[in-house]
Formats: sequence, C-alpha cells, structure tokens
Amino acid sequence: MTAKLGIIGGGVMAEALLSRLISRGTHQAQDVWVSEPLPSRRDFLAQQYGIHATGDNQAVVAEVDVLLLAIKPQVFQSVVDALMPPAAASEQLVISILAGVSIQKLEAAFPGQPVIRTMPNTPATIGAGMTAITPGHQANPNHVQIAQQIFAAVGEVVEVPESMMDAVTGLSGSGPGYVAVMIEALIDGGVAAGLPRAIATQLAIQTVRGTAELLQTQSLHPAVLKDRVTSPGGTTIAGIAHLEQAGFRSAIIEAVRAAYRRSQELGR
Ligand SMILES: NC(=O)C1=CN([C@@H]2O[C@H](COP(=O)(O)OP(=O)(O)OC[C@H]3O[C@@H](n4cnc5c(N)ncnc54)[C@H](OP(=O)(O)O)[C@@H]3O)[C@@H](O)[C@H]2O)C=CC1
Ligand SMILES: O=C(O)[C@@H]1CCC=N1
Repeated sequence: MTAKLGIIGGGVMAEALLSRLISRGTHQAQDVWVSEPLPSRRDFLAQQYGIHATGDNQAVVAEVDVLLLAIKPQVFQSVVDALMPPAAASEQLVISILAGVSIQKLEAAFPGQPVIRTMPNTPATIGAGMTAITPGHQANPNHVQIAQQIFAAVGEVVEVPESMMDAVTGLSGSGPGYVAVMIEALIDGGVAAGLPRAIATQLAIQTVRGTAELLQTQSLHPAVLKDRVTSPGGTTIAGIAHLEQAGFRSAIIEAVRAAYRRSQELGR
C-alpha cells in the first residue's frame, strides 16, 4: 500500500497497529507519520519503528492521505477543534478507532471528508486482531477497501452497522482485557494448587490459546466442547459447578454490557 498514513495519538493502540503494518510491509516506515505530545514517546516511536514523529497534529494532517485518529475519546473534540479546516475540498480518508465517537461527530469534525469508524483490538500487534468497521456517508468502496486493507493486515475484519459499534467495543475491543484477567486468575489458581508460577503460566496461556483455536478451526459450539471436557463425576464438572455458583457467566455478560454502556457514554 503506498498511501501515506498519519496517526494522531501515539499511544498503545497506535503502536499496536503501526508496528504490525510496518513489519508486514503494508506501509513503509517513511510513509507513516505520528503526532504525539510526549517527547520521550515520540523519540521511542521514531527510533523503534523509523517513522516520522512530531508534536504537531496539523503537520500530520497536512502530510498524509489517510488520517487515523488514535487519541482518547475524552480529548477528541479539543483535538479536532484545534485543527485548521482544509483550504479546499479534501479527499483525505479519516479512520477513527475511538470508542464511542459516532460517525455523526466524525463527519461534523471533518466536513465533506470520507470517514470510517472502526474498533480494533490489541492482538492486532501480532496480526491476530479483530476489527469491526462502519463506513460513513461520504466513504466510497475505494475508501472502504483502504480501511479493509489496513485492518486485514493486522487480523480479521468485519463490517457492521454503526448501531452495533458500542457492543463490538464491549466485546472484542475490551475483550483482551477480560481474557487477560481470566488467564491471570488461572495462573493464580495453579499456584494455589501447588504449581510453580512459570509452569502455571505456560499451562494457562496454552490452554486458552488451544481452546480458542479448537473452537475456531472446527467451528465447534462452546457448549459442545464443554461437554467433551466434562467426564461424568470428574474434575471439570466440579470446577464448572463452582464457576456457576460464583456467577462466572453472569460476570462476563455484565462486563460486556458495562463496557458497551461506557462506550455509549464516551460518545455523548
Ligand atoms: N487500547 C485498546 O485496546 C484499544 C483502544 N482503542 C481506542 O484507541 C484510542 C487510544 O487508546 P489507547 O491507545 O489505549 O490510549 P493511549 O492513552 O495509550 O493513547 C492515546 C495517545 O494520544 C496521545 N494524546 C493525548 N492528547 C493528544 C493530543 N492533543 N494530540 C495528539 N495526541 C494526543 C496520548 O499522549 P499522552 O499519553 O502524553 O497524553 C497518548 O499517547 C482510544 O480512543 C480508544 O478508545 C480502540 C481499540 C482498542
Ligand atoms: O478501554 C478502552 O476504552 C479502549 C476501547 C476498547 C479497548 N480499550
């Protein structure tokens, strides 16, 4: 891909995306610009990935064909208010990864420009991301293809109506956080049962990874896999009975719903 890519906000998610795009060769480092207020962070990103890093958002906007917004939703309005409107009609594609911020707000901030709202997740760093995208009203098939190419380089992509975006955020956007907490708890459980932490960590991570891969490769319903693991009168059903007693399913359902509601709030 030859389009020059600019990223406003050089934080965790910006790095997850740019590191993979550059290592995959989807973008050349010299075609990537990042604006970031923290000088030490700029230096790190420039040295680590060979990209252009600046503290000037406007300089990035002026330079690139595709502008990716990776700031926090809380600073969205102040950041876009400080940008100069383009002198002429701009074909620059704006892609947002911000939780909650609607297409309506994006289009108001970049009048006449094509915008695409997306929600990626952190496994994008290793090409195992999950990104949902919703094109705005000015986005044509070519713009959608550009966004598809960027996010396909970091994992799977699905197009959804905007009405689903906050729910996507609650599930796949925030999901790596829930899974990480679960893995940490599995490790602690192993340690509590007498395993050395290093071995417990290896077991927990490979168990979660193997379970996800098995479900995906064989298109298995999770309940079918659960039934296969639970030998009658055995260990797994004893563990699951405890999970049910502790409200494990309900806790996860409510976690997704809480994050969904928070995504809605961030957009207000
Ligand atoms: N983390 C994740 O898993 C995911 C995050 N997202 C979305 O990505 C966005 C970024 O999240 P995340 O990477 O976690 O957050 P970070 O805080 O790591 O990144 C935001 C970056 O924006 C910088 N920034 C702050 N103010 C400005 C400004 N005025 N101009 C330019 N840059 C600025 C921050 O700098 P400083 O730290 O110095 O303030 C920081 O480096 C959010 O909108 C979030 O909803 C989407 C999917 C997944
Ligand atoms: O926690 C957040 O707000 C962001 C959005 C999805 C994942 N991280």
